[in-house]
Amino acid sequence: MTTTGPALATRDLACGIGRRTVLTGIDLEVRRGDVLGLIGANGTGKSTLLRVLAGVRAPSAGEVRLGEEPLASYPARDRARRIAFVAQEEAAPSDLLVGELVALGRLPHARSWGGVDDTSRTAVDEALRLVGLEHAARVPLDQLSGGERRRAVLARGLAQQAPLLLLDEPTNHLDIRHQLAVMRLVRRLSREHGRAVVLALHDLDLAATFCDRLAVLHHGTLLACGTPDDVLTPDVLHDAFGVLATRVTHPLTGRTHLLFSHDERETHP
Ligand SMILES: Nc1ncnc2c1ncn2[C@@H]1O[C@H](COP(=O)(O)OP(=O)(O)OP(=O)(O)O)[C@@H](O)[C@H]1O
Repeated sequence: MTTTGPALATRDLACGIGRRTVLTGIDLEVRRGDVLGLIGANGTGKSTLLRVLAGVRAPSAGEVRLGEEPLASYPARDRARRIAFVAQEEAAPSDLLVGELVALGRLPHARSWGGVDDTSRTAVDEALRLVGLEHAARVPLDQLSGGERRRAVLARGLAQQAPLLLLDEPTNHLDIRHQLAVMRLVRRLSREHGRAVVLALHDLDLAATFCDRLAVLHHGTLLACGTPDDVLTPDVLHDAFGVLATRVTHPLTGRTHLLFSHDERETHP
């Protein structure tokens, strides 16, 4: 991956599932040290886009480039060293221990199918520490709460130590303290470790606070892309979500926050 060009870029990307076109005309790029948030209503294609960016689903048109090369040209193992993808819901055997799950993130780095080396052990311990599960390495996954499980899956992605992180709703199931902790962690990974991060979020306040740029998806197309201030306007939010938004300034921090009310002209509940 080059240090100057985008870490990841798409050009006129489209994706169809069955006979349905789910994404069209997506042009995006994310650079090292950048956090790009994907926002949009349910079913607008955020998860599908992340899956295409991760190489899990093939585009039906256009291209994803990882660094200088087309994503499709990377062998799977090479891609897994460069991209850590944490999906929205991940199934794992319930008797798997948390530490074992997180160690799966080291597979792309393994030289053989033998034991775990010191580098991997350190990466697993560090990832567990970063999500606050350092004491849970030997706990079976089925003994975790939904939020703890989510953090364990995130730790698996962090243990991969890939320069590009793709996270599908990483704050889902988390209490507010852990939501903020995960978002701070994401920002620290981008700022201090130069990771490029693309993540889907439903919480627009978190998106505004922690993302450098936001891409708004609407019916599978890019409705807007830019800084949170540029993108989170009442017009865009109305078009994207069918709600009325008011921007207010936090009395202590001076940051802009959003208040929402339902647009009575919308017909659905
Ligand atoms: N495997 C699939 N088979 C058929 N349709 C699918 C499949 N996966 C996604 N879709 C459809 O593609 C569209 C986009 O789905 P996607 O999950 O990408 O949206 P999303 O923006 O992530 O939604 P949400 O906010 O609800 O998670 C939806 O209409 C969905 O029904």
